[in-house]
Amino acid sequence: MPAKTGKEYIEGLKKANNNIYIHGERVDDVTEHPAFKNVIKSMANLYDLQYEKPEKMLYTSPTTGNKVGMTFLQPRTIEDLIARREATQEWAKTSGGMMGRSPDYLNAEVMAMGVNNSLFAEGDPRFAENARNYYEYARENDISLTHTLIHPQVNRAKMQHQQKDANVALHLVEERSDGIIVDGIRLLATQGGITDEILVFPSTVKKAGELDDPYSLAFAIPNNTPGLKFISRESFDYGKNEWDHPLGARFEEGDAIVSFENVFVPWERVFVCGNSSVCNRTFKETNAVVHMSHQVVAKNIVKTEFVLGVALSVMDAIGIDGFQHVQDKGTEIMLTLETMKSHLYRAEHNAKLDNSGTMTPDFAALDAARNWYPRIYPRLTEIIRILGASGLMGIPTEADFHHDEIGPIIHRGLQGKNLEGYERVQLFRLAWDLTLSAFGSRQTHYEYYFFGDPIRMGMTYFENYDKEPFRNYIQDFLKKSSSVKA
Ligand SMILES: Cc1cc2nc3c(=O)[nH]c(=O)nc-3n(C[C@H](O)[C@H](O)[C@H](O)COP(=O)(O)OP(=O)(O)OC[C@H]3O[C@@H](n4cnc5c(N)ncnc54)[C@H](O)[C@@H]3O)c2cc1C
Repeated sequence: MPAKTGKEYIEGLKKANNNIYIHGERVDDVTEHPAFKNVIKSMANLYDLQYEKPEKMLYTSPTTGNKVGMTFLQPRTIEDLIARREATQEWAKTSGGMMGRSPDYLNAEVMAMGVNNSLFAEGDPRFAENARNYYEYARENDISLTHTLIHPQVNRAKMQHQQKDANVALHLVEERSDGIIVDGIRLLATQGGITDEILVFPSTVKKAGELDDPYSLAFAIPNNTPGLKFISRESFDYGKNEWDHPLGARFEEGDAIVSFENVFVPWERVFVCGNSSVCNRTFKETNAVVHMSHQVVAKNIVKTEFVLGVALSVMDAIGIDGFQHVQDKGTEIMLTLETMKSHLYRAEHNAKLDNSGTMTPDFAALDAARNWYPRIYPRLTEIIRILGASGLMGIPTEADFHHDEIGPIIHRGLQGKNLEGYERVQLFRLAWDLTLSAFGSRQTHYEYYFFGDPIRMGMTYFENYDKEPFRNYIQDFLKKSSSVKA
């Protein structure tokens, strides 16, 4: 099957009738439900874009000859890497990078694990084959994916097997001749239920020991598998129009708790079964972390461009762009953008072929970027808040502007340097939705925790960094200093 259209994506969701719960109810038709229908439309637009820009968004499948999604491409050259990244950025531009789980993120994971599958054979030779087949299946059917990595937040001071109720977290119940039975809870599936399938994988950051083998699983199943439930948090799409909520009314992806009640997973969909050692090495040894980071850095460049555009527009709107500290804050965003672009350039231009013949970006550059962006993104949104000040609260709705009595008052009263009130408030509502609304606050939280807990990621980064050359440099420098004794 060639790449999906938006219509096919929506029809697929209708037919699947995934088990989704929100606001105390089971969702009948997710594509019509107010909490999901707008983001589903935005996802559909992404799929349609594949056909609006086929030269950028599609390529010829090596197995079927069909036109499939570029974001599934196994890159073999630097040009391939760049082409795949440009497709990511094309998608990201449609939302200003606000759709963190556009399909390209997990397409990169599935591709990397599919082509670098030998690690999975340590558990069972079939598992390596499964990973390869799953990549082809996902690519040829343009499967949309959600994923879940994290055990429930019960007691983080203990391992899973030490928890007071050790069966809360997703665990292996039984191995059968045809597959496995799993049961328990996983967190936190962004776009849970509004995609075709779910990937269950281990966390990169939270390593497990052998006693946690029953929790060490990796598999992929359709989201309508019996026993699978998505329990979504309350929606931040309040059903307002796009003028009032320019981001929340379009790109609210939702986050869901995933419940598995004695769910059957056929063997052909299992990649890791009760093996903490393989789980701990999965992202690194398959290079999935590298290809996913490449997608993330590319997406975050677009996101930073969007933030910069909003900041500059706010400055212009209220005539603050001449003030020194305001310019300096603009510079902070510009430096972030340029630094991210440099990381990306280095990652792509220092890329090398791995053992599977996949052109693999330079991870040192991407690792620095993925550790740094979660720390800097909260500052970027803080800058918008500082610049916008009361303007981020003086934001009547579009309906207020159309009111006979108050419309003319606010149109005049809320004018900007060169903007009428209506235009200025539209801009400031965007700045508010980017930073302060429930949607905007979640974006900041999302970026902070994107790849895991930044504190523990930072500790790992420090541990793995090759520090010796720098210590030696200083030792040599000190040795060469002249002594007063001499
Ligand atoms: C908006 C949003 C969307 C998300 N979407 C997804 C998704 O689609 N799929 C998915 O799988 N996950 C998703 N996540 C989960 C994300 O991967 C985790 O939030 C992240 O890995 C951190 O884990 P945690 O939330 O369990 O935090 P915890 O590990 O519970 O940490 C909580 C706090 O305790 C501290 N802490 C805990 N343990 C230790 C320790 N051992 N040493 C030192 N400090 C510690 C942490 O530093 C942190 O401050 C999402 C999270 C958010 C916020």
